[in-house]
Amino acid sequence: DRGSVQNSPKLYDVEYLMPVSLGTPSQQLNLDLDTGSSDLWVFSTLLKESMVNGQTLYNPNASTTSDKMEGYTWKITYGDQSYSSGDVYIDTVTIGDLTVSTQAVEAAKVVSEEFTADSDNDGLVGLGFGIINTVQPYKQKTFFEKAMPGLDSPVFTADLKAGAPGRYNFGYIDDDAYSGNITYVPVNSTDGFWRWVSPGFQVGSAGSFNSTRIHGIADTGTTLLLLPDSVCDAFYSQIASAEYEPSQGGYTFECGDPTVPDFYFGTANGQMIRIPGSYMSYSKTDTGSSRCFGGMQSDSGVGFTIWGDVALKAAFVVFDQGSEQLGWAEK
Ligand SMILES: C[C@H](Cc1ccc(C(C)(C)C)cc1)[C@H](NN)c1nnnn1Cc1ccc2c(c1)OCO2
Repeated sequence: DRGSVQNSPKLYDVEYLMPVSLGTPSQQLNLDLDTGSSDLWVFSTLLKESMVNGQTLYNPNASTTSDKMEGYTWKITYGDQSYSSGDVYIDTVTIGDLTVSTQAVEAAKVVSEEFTADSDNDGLVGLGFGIINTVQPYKQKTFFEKAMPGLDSPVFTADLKAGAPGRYNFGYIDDDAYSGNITYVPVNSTDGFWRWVSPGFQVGSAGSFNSTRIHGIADTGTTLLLLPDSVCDAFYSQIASAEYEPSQGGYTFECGDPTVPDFYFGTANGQMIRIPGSYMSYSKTDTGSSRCFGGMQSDSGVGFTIWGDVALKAAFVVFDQGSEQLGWAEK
């Protein structure tokens, strides 16, 4: 079996949403595939109206195939301190023609203001490893873990694009979606993330390669590229107008600055993935401002590096849960 679904970026590529069908008859919601968490949760009719602001709500009572998991609850807090919680139902879930008939669907009863404010986002599909699923008393498998046994191959791929729709594929690798070879690196899933080690980085096509091992996670659910301070300093020191602005919470530079270099990160066997300098102008700091917030920021608040969308959209990425590897290719 296999599946394929289009993902669509929101403004500034802040997140990528995909259509997901839940229940019978099917209810379609737009969800955020997040390889950095492992709960599939949705806005639902269980929420107080004050917490809903345009989102599409999953109504378990309108689904003939939903079964409430009595006594089961979930509660998740994300690294940015946003949170959500609620009850758990078993129901059928389809993503890109791939159906899991008995998926744990976590129906929100409470969401934090950040989720309420994001009216396009109807919830998250966590495709990290199931050991960090938050359902109590017994954690639940992710959509991919439930689908995996029936797939042609135990992989899913992420093809995120800058300012354009891309695709998530399940169960197969589309050889037309990338160029060159896919280079695989080992993943350590102990803490539930797609955690891997980059051998180093290079700033600019003429720069030297810095052999410094960078431990981090591949996270489709994080917008930016969060790297060690030493790497950020090496990058932003090459941009004439760049400075660290505590009031903005990070590095900024003049939006049109022509000196913004490309950034390369190593994967394995000498392969490097090139992130175009244009991806590093994340967004204008304030309306009317000429300064842009950098797409690369420090990981000091997180404790480990996060290869978020700014990095992932420069590559074709294979999440191989069968052999616990990440595959990287240019495109
Ligand atoms: C932030 C997203 C999860 C999310 C996505 C979207 C949203 C909104 C819709 C409301 C916009 C909120 C939350 C990320 N997903 N793996 C995540 N989930 N848990 N940690 N991270 C990454 C991290 C992001 C920012 C940090 C951080 C760690 O530590 C300190 O600052």
